[in-house]
Amino acid sequence: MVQETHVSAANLIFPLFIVDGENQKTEVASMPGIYRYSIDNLLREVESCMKLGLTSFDLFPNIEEALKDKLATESHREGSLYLRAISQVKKEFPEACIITDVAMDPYSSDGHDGIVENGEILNDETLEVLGKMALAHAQSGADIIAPSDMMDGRVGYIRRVLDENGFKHVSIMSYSAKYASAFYGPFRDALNSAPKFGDKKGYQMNPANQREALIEARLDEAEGADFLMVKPALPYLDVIKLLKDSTELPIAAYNVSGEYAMIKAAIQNGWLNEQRAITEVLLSIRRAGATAILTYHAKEVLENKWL
Ligand SMILES: NCC(=O)CCC(=O)O
Ligand SMILES: [Mg+2]
Repeated sequence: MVQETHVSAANLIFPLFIVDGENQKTEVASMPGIYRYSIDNLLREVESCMKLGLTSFDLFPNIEEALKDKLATESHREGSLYLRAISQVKKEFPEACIITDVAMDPYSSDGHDGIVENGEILNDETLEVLGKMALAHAQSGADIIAPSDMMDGRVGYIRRVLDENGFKHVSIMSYSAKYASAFYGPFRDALNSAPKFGDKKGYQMNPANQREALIEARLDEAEGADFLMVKPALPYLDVIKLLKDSTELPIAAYNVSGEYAMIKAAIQNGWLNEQRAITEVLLSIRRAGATAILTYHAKEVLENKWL
């Protein structure tokens, strides 16, 4: 009766990794229990999640090195793995909510989220690529576009491209406060998408900064974002709370790969109680103010009836 916070299936978004081929299901070494699926197996995985009441998915592609280039052209090529995955999932499960990732890094031969020239990221030139990518996702059936690149001005640019092409109903979940974090390591293993040089500090946020998140959030809101995201989640619960208190937009939080790996490693060593640790993590993110949680724990908490 007096419990203030709850987590339910409706709050959860399950990130899923996609790989080319048939009948593929390969575990990510640093993320026990998380797999890369070929499209046929992806459909079966989505089906088993839907049966558990888990209906929102964020898709990420593992792209062969040979298909990567400086302009990430594979990111908007008709017939690409990612676009086929979106349209096949939507065709078989129209009631699923498909969130798509907009950023160049999985397709970039530089492993960066933007176009690189002489070791620098070209912010404004990158927007054009992001616009093409977002449009291709919407045309394939995406419900929510999630730009994770952190280029300045991309929310407004993508909103304009979507509106001009008849996709006014497609929402934008903006990675507003995405920190240059050590906790993305296992995700980059999953996608083989680590930067080939340097780091992402030129466009992602400094972990030391809290107030700057407000600037990022206000810009994204003014540019037309429908959700604001904070990423990672656990080391930034203060930022989730801050944004929650300063906007009426729904707040999403990404409980990232490194947070998942940390918990799983401790559980495998018998150092933490699995059910208690995982539910406490999710509850803390909800308590801080996130309405949506992107988490690799989404399926297991429902399968095991831990919520
Ligand atoms: N756009 C997604 C990421 O950059 C990383 C997520 C994670 O580490 O789980
Ligand atoms: Mg920004």
